Amino acid sequence: MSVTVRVPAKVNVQLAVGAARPDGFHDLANVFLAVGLYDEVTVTPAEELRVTCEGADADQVPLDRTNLAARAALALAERRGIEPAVHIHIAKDIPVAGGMAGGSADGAGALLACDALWNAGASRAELLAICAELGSDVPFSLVGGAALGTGRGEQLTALEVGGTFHWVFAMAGRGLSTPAVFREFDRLTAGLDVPEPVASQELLDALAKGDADALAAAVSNDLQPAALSLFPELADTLATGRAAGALAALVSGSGPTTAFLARDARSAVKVAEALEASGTCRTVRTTTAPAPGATVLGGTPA
Ligand SMILES: C[C@@](CO)(OP(=O)(O)O)[C@H](O)COP(=O)(O)OP(=O)(O)OC[C@H]1O[C@@H](n2ccc(N)nc2=O)[C@H](O)[C@@H]1O
Ligand SMILES: Nc1ncnc2c1ncn2[C@@H]1O[C@H](COP(=O)(O)OP(=O)(O)O)[C@@H](O)[C@H]1O
Repeated sequence: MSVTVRVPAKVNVQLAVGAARPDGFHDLANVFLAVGLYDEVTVTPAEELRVTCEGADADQVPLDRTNLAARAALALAERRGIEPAVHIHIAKDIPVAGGMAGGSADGAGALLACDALWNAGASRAELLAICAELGSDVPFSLVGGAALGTGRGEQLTALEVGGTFHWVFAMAGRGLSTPAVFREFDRLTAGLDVPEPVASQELLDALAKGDADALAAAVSNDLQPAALSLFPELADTLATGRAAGALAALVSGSGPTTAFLARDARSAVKVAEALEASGTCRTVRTTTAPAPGATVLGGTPA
């Protein structure tokens, strides 16, 4: 018997970042939107814990116990006092170290899949608590849709989304480390008064109405200057998408993936073609949002 779970990537339509806390994390007002790029995580009983990965970025994914999917399986097994004897296979379509929460998606996916495989019967609240221990972004990968994340991003409030948004994503030739981008944020804001992070009401209203123009006017990412400081070439990618008619162009989370909001599917294709022709990025994907959270696709019998 095996169980497969499909989990979406995310873009942060607002990422307001406060000053560094004593524990090194930053308080956030993090408006997550799940987008239609997915990893699939399959778990199958095995002699011992083992992780494999396929996909264009597979060589950048750790296959030891630091993999977030392995950590999720270990966390659930420990709570239930059972052996984590499982083969976790990740079919990876979300870029690695791209600011789209691919590792978090695999953590949430493995957790949900192991819960089903082992008949562990974890409640939604227990699953969310384990997700929050694994990483700030992991709870959102479980729930999907759109949500406001406060605290370090792990305390979620679901948000209403009143329509479909068209997005184009440009993947960069290399990754960016999330801690390094937060450190650069600290360096760039040293000596400045960093305000408390607050969600923008205009942005929440735009999401609720499904209004792409209003959403484009309201998107913001406080980590973007830090990501651009570490990866200046991203400015060319952003300019290319804007010139091709994107309503908004921003760095996704800590980057370096860049995200472009388009008015409709036709405009998204035009933006994607311009990005592909520009040579300013590695690959380009078009998709829509919101996408559902981690979903069990089904299993195969023993
Ligand atoms: C920036 C965001 C935006 O959604 O995502 P990515 O762009 O990386 O996908 C997240 O805050 C990333 O969340 P996640 O990748 O789960 O981070 P974690 O494993 O919890 O933390 C990794 C490191 O990032 C920094 N960190 C993370 C979250 C936070 N609120 N403050 C921080 O300072 C800390 O240096 C921490 O040690
Ligand atoms: N299942 C996983 N998939 C991808 N990366 C993982 C995974 N588990 C751990 N990692 C580590 O997490 C780092 C961040 O990866 P990822 O979650 O893809 O990016 P981001 O935090 O920018 O959204 C990677 O460089 C890798 O070392």
